[in-house]
Amino acid sequence: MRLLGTMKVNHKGHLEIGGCDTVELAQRFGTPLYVIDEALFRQNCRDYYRAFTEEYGAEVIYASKTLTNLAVCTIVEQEGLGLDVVSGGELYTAAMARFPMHRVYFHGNNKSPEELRQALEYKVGRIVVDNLYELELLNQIAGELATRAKIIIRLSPGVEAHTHEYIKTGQIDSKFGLAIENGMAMAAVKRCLELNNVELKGFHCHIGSQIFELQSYAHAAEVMMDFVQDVYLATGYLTEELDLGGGLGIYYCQGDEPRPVKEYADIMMGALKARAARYNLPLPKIIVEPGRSISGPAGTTLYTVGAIKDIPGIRKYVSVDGGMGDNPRPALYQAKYEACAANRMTEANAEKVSIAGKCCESGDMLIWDIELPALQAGDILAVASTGAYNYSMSMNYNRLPRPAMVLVGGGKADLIVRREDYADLIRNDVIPERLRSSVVKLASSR
Ligand SMILES: Cc1ncc(COP(=O)(O)O)c(C=O)c1O
Ligand SMILES: N[C@@H](CCCC[NH3+])C(=O)O
Repeated sequence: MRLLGTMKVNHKGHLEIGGCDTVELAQRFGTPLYVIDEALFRQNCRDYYRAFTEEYGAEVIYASKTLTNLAVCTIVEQEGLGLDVVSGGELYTAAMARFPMHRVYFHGNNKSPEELRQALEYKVGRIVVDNLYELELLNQIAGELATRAKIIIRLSPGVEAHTHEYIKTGQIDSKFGLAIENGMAMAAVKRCLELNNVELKGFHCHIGSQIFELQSYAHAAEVMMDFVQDVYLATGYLTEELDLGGGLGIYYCQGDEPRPVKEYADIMMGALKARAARYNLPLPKIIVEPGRSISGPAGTTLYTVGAIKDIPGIRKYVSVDGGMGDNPRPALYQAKYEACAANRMTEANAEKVSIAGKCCESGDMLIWDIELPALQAGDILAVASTGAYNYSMSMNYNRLPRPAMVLVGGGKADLIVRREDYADLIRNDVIPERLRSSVVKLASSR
């Protein structure tokens, strides 16, 4: 497994993150356990801030869908980034963390009237309008609240990114945004300019996630600047802001070659500047929305090994105490991960095994065919690069409680998300009175 951020092997031969022995973390906090490397998370924020904000005056907003909670919002705020939220729940989390609302962008392809009202009442910086229905609804709600919503419109630029089908978003045939190609985007701009309670600030696009091909970004940037020019010629409206989404790929396993943030910034900004110069237009303020490339590499999940089943000549299954409940990505996208035996870091690999989760699903496999030292029940397995889209996509399937999360740095570990317990699992369950009495009746009639 590639050691990321502050990971190292300590004198006991254990994996250490943020100066904390992961075997001790597992004993102290239990497993499964999400471990967040604070220094790496902050470093990733700073790389973006330097490459985009300091270098080009662009705004960086962290995509909170990848990983959010009160502590994470606090760190993002301290690092000077804004926040991308896609639901009332993510917005509420930001508000409870006292995140400055003017730095919040509210996305989503089906925001409810209540969510739009909530966003306007919180006075979020921008609402990213996804479709014509939302535009009319927002105009109406803003009118009722006697305010004017500052919006950017989400466009689909028709750029195909090389990534998994389920995480592509920029193509015409997508549930997100209004296509430039078929005229829907231009129609929306014209409608916006007629409405009294929305103020159009600019446009947004996002081509997909886990992307390594930086030319896709340059291409999307050019398509967006072409649209800025078309809008200017057709309506006289001069775009103030362009939000070009997130999506930079990270290292999960061999073959993944993440590109430096600076290179991404330079290529994208170069393409934007060239197009602006060609059209003799001022460059709009640029916004980017990285998520995975900030939170992903900063997270590691610790598991305890349990049952081991060797099917001679076929496969050795090593089961751990978590799985698709805390990391649904392998089951959903055939995502690949690397792992190591956190308590046997100096031992050589001895066998090829497959890591199984504990859910009642044959597809609940975390890693197929990985070389590891000979594992035994009680060993601690660490799976790397689980910071993004793991906790945020976790679930209680089979009534497994969600794991705890700790923030590690400088030899200290702090709990930032408490482990769910069984009481949490039935907290929302209700037995209607009617059932209570029928239980009694059935019992007494036997
Ligand atoms: C609109 C939007 N912005 C930002 C992101 C964050 O992308 P990533 O986590 O790949 O950087 C996503 C997710 O793909 C998204 O849909
Ligand atoms: N959840 C996806 C990414 C979704 C992108 C959100 N627009 C993943 O884990 O890769």
